[in-house]
Amino acid sequence: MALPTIVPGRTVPACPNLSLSPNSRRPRHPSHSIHASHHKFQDAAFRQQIRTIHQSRQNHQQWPILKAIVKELDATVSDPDLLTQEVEALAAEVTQLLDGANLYFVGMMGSGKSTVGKIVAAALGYPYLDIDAIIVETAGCTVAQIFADQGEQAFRDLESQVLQDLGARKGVVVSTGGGAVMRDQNWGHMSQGIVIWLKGAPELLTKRALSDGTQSRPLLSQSSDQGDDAYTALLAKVTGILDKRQHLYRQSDLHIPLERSPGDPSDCGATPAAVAYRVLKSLEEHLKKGAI
Ligand SMILES: Nc1ncnc2c1ncn2[C@@H]1O[C@H](COP(=O)(O)OP(=O)(O)OP(=O)(O)O)[C@@H](O)[C@H]1O
Ligand SMILES: O=C(O)C1=C[C@@H](O)[C@@H](O)[C@H](O)C1
Repeated sequence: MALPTIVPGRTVPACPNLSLSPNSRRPRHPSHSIHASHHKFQDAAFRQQIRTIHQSRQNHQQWPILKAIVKELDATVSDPDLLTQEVEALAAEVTQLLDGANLYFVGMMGSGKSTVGKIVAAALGYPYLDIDAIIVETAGCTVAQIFADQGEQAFRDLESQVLQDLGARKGVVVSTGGGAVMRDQNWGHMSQGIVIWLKGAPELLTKRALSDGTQSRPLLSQSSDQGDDAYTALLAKVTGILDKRQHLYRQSDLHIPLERSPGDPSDCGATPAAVAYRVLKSLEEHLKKGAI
């Protein structure tokens, strides 16, 4: 069977859920070390919404998603040190004030949107949703593959569609992709809830990206330098991207610093629990001001 065309002149590569074959199999995303919760599959309306991804696409032909599966990650935090008593106590109060508003985490790659988002979700008792993970599940291939095969704009279209669809949910914590702030239409959805910027210095973000490896982050992965040069090259990239986006991240409702000791170049950042606490504290203040 001929593979469907997505972008004129290009064919769908090895993305199983983008294939027309009814036998396509969806690979597991390697980073999914926590279990999916299954009640999401019963949410027919939401599932239907996700199925409509791409139907409004204007510039591309249909992107036939046969298995549009939403990944709602189990927000169980396995490390007891992450969900401290202080975090839980504060969260109990914030839950009342939130009254079902959605929380959207934004920030650069490596700022901890997933790590901190899961802790905050678990503390609040909210479902946790990760836009990148939803896209990976839906497309059946990695973000890096989508960038390589379809191009960044196709990825951005998916990202916008997923954000739009998530807007129908209430009382969820969403970690967005690092570039979600670049489209006005995404802000239209996110600003219905509370947007939280995890704000880290380029040096801190670069250290994390180096330690994670950059293969899964296509905007950072082209560097072939090694050792000190790898750090310098990556720092330049991270700084360049942050410079372009800073004014957008700044539009967020809350700005949460990630540093443990600001100004110290060897700073490895505050712990995830400490950042989660800062988020909740800042949320409490924001909500008590009657900001929502
Ligand atoms: N507060 C923290 N202290 C130390 N390490 C952290 C902290 N938060 C996150 N990390 C680590 O930094 C890396 C990036 O974190 P995470 O994947 O949560 O970031 P992200 O913002 O979701 O990134 P991306 O947008 O690229 O998916 C991971 O290795 C994670 O374990
Ligand atoms: O900062 C970005 O533009 C991106 C961040 C990741 O979360 C992914 O959404 C993708 O790699 C793009």
